[in-house]
Amino acid sequence: MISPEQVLAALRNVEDPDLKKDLVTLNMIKDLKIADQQISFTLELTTPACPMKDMLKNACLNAIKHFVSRDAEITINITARVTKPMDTNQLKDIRNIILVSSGKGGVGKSTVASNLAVSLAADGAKVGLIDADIYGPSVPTMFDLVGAKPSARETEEGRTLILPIEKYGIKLLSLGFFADPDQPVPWRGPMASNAVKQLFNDADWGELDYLIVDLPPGTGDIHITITQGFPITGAVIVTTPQQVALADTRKGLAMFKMPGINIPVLGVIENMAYFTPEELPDNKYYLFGKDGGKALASSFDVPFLGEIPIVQGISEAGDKGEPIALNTSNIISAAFAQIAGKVAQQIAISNAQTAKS
Ligand SMILES: Nc1ncnc2c1ncn2[C@@H]1O[C@H](COP(=O)(O)OP(=O)(O)OP(=O)(O)O)[C@@H](O)[C@H]1O
Repeated sequence: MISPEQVLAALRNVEDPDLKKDLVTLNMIKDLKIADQQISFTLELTTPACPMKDMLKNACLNAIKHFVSRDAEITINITARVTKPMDTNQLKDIRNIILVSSGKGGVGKSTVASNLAVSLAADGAKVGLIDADIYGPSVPTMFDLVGAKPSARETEEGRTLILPIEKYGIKLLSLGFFADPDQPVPWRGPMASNAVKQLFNDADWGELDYLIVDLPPGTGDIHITITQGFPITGAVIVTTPQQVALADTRKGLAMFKMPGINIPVLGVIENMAYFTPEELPDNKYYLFGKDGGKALASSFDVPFLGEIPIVQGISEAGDKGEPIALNTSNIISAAFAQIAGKVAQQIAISNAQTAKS
């Protein structure tokens, strides 16, 4: 007769390589049931986008076969419960707020933010996206929602809440939904800061695993408003390989590390890293130099999350209002999915570290 203690003892040999503890200690094994040689349990991961899902499942199977019984019939259900960096009453139903930031404009920050949102949602996470780019909100275009206006609802306490617009399984709010698209710089100074705060505080987000925030480029008032005003899990930095972009990215990255701000940098993504013709994906032309983003990440001792090439389909998909990651048969979509997995992984690591400190 196999006992639960035997199975748990076997699973104590399986370590989560990121969190550096075994799965039993991490409380990831749930609903263990045993009937003769049949063993079933749920493996509760820290994110549905976990890149190590299969590896951990196989390690569990092997550990039970090795330490308990070769003949056991093992069923493992995989679920996820996304962790939070801290328990606060502020925005308590939003588990993680992730800032997507860039030193310079036009490097593809909104493209990356939108495709990350799509990839995380495709893995089964509950995702929201705030477009806080006061200079040129692009989420309405990228999600084919130009001219859309969110509705509102009244709470029992008499508060009015904005209802995010849901598209492709993502809850969306953009400053662009509240401005005239033909106005050149619709939001300025305190008005912009107040509008951005409202997108967080006065919206009916419901429960979210990840709220991704597309920031304006550079370091300005909006950055201060958001970093000081809300419990932020971490920031993802987008750069391109050109020296001018990398120089500005350094400043952007340094801002998050400043003592008064001190937001974990989850990593650097290099967009437009190389040119590749869609019909010849193995041909890579590093037009603006190679590995600049990687070198930048290593000089700040933050993770490098991956590179995205310049591909015509990315901008075409964005302009059409259907982020390229929606088309899962595409290799670019696979690249975004891989980066999204790494972002989710870094969030879990960062949250585990915050919980410890
Ligand atoms: N990897 C890529 N390959 C091809 N085109 C891209 C790629 N990344 C972004 N683009 C295109 O480059 C343009 C700028 O991208 P995007 O709007 O995402 O940049 P941004 O950094 O958010 O800009 P802004 O500073 O205006 O907010 C868009 O037309 C987008 O479709």
